[in-house]
Amino acid sequence: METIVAVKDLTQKIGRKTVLDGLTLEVRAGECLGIFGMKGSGKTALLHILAGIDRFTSGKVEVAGIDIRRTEKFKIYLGLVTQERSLFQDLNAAENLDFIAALKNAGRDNIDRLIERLELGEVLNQPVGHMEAGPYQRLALACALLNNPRLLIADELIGAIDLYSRRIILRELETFLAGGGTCIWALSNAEFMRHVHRVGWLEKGKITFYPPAEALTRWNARLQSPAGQGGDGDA
Ligand SMILES: Nc1ncnc2c1ncn2[C@@H]1O[C@H](COP(=O)(O)OP(=O)(O)OP(=O)(O)O)[C@@H](O)[C@H]1O
Repeated sequence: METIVAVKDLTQKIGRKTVLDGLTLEVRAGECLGIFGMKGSGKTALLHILAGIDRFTSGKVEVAGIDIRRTEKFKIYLGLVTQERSLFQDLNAAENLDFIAALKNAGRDNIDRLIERLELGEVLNQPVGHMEAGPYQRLALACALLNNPRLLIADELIGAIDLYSRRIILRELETFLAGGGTCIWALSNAEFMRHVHRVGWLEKGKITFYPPAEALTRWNARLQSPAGQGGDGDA
């Protein structure tokens, strides 16, 4: 399978702190990589670099074979779901879809397909600022997929949302991956590790890869150790 993301020796310093310390990773077409780590471990920092939002201190990052420091053209292959609510809060759901579709050069058929698949028909007239978390996340994913991206970057895709929305989002993610899409998903809830193919565990600036079952076992063992923290699966 084609390599969609290739990161080599990536270092990110913010102020005096080394947030990412020489990360190397590859993600292939059809793969979903979960990025797991405690609060402040650098999940968002990594995702923002991959999405071309933040610059980085050193290293090399390629997305779809494009060196992201050379050109912004890789962004046409991206879909992004951010951790914070970053759709247009004063527009309703339909207006967000229409406007973002225009920016992404996506056609009406794509909008209609995503409304149907993410079951957004009943919330189209709702102002985004007043939407429940579940429908909001479904809308955010629909907007991210409007351009048929090759790489979906998602920060906390299904945390703290209703189970119905969670199921719809996971179903859509499965379809996306089965069609050759690639996903990098930042998780702070270990419970969601079972939905990814591989876990990249960020800690002290380094990344270690585990099969999901092993990452979960390690996390549970840590919770049970005297120095363990949390207790509900959240890092
Ligand atoms: N603008 C900034 N100025 C200073 N430090 C920052 C800034 N942005 C991020 N950091 C620091 O970088 C580190 C990584 O933050 P990041 O948000 O990537 O972590 P995270 O794993 O996504 O955390 P969370 O689970 O809380 O979202 C943290 O120690 C944070 O304090």
